[in-house]
Amino acid sequence: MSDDANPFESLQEQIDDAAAYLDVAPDVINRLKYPQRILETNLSVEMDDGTVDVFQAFRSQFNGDRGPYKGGIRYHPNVSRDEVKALSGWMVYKCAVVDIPYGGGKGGIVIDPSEHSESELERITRAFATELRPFIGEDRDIPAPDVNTGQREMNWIKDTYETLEGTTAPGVITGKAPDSGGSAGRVEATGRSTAITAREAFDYLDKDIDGATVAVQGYGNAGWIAANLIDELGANVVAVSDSSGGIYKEGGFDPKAVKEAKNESGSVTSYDDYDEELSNEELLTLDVDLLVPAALENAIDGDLAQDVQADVVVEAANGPLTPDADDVLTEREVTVFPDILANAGGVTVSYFEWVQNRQRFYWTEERVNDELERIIVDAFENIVDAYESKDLPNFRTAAYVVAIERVAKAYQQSGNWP
Ligand SMILES: NC(=O)C1=CN([C@@H]2O[C@H](COP(=O)(O)OP(=O)(O)OC[C@H]3O[C@@H](n4cnc5c(N)ncnc54)[C@H](OP(=O)(O)O)[C@@H]3O)[C@@H](O)[C@H]2O)C=CC1
Ligand SMILES: O=C(O)CCC(=O)C(=O)O
Repeated sequence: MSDDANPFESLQEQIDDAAAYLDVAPDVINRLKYPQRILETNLSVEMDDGTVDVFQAFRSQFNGDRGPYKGGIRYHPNVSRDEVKALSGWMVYKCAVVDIPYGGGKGGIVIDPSEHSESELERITRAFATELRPFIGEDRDIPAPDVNTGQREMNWIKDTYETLEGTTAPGVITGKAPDSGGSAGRVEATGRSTAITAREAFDYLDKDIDGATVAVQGYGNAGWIAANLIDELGANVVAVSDSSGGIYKEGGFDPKAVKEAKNESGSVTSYDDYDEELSNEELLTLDVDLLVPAALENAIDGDLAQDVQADVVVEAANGPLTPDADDVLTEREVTVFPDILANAGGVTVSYFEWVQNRQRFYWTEERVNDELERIIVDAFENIVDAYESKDLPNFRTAAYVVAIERVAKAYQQSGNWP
């Protein structure tokens, strides 16, 4: 894994690549490359042993032209100001690609959650929610889960916000547990849109997903659900990994059995029915029909991209390919379907959750999945149309062309056109 590329610079390069094909004023493009504001805070929190630790935390509000800022909160030791800026920018274009009425935001705490007890994590999360309170709100900025956060943290943030505000406001955050105002289908949504994108991609490329071999890097919320739903499409998940390494089985894994083993012991590598152990680099360069990076940014850089043998890459993670890797894979005719489409199911069902919270009227899982299917298939078709009609180099640029046009139009209509 390369850590050389600065994700914020990668985002700006992706915007510039698309701008070359757009009739949008350079001043507007320039505006769309920078966050509108960033909260940086240091959380002083009492640990279980009575000492006080300090945790750096961020929330970036990148662009609100199309609606409230929207995006997850990540807990990871490598969280940084530039990473959060990039992730918040990717949210802007993701929400525009699926045409939901949000801008983009993202937050994070520099922390290794595995080093903390649940009660420490609760105090840290509530301290962050207290700092976030003036910046977030149902119509202002709506956080959600990301790496190492989930329903538990979202419930704590909702409770802290509502307590401080003295009201109920379930739509201030999404990804909550269903009993606390969460939506059916939100846990599965990111993996579901990844699987829908893979299915549409194979169909578009005249390839058969039934029997296709698949490698999945990362076996958390996005990765394991994607693996499971792609397996349900008839594909053969032959390799999976997490931060401890990977495993390969020629005949294919049962994704649920691997997940059960990981739940029990912490890693996919504890699953005992495999042919070979693999490093993450080996997994990313396997000769498979479909590669699904579902871990972190910069998993594949320009050098590693030379060795990628997959025919199709569908990005469940945000930013898993550096711009150099993109160039190499475009040149080598490996087809990449980008993060801002493939993992957009998460924020789309977050949008459904927010709509349900505002209406106090809850949908069935079937309705959630049907609406998600429609939105992702429409977005896929819009991107393919742009790719073909404008003769674009790849589907990432096509996705940004579609998205930037929409954000620029909202800005223009707000009356601020330069
Ligand atoms: N959750 C969501 O709704 C959405 C998530 N995403 C993106 O999907 C990606 C994954 O997020 P999510 O699944 O939620 O996070 P999780 O925390 O649930 O899972 C992350 C997974 O990545 C693995 N991982 C971490 N570092 C590495 C590494 N160096 N090599 C291999 N695997 C690694 C983790 O391993 P281990 O289990 O060992 O820690 C874990 O299995 C991120 O890019 C995120 O931004 C995008 C849209 C929505
Ligand atoms: O559900 C959301 O609002 C955002 C999820 C997210 O952080 C992402 O799509 O990267």
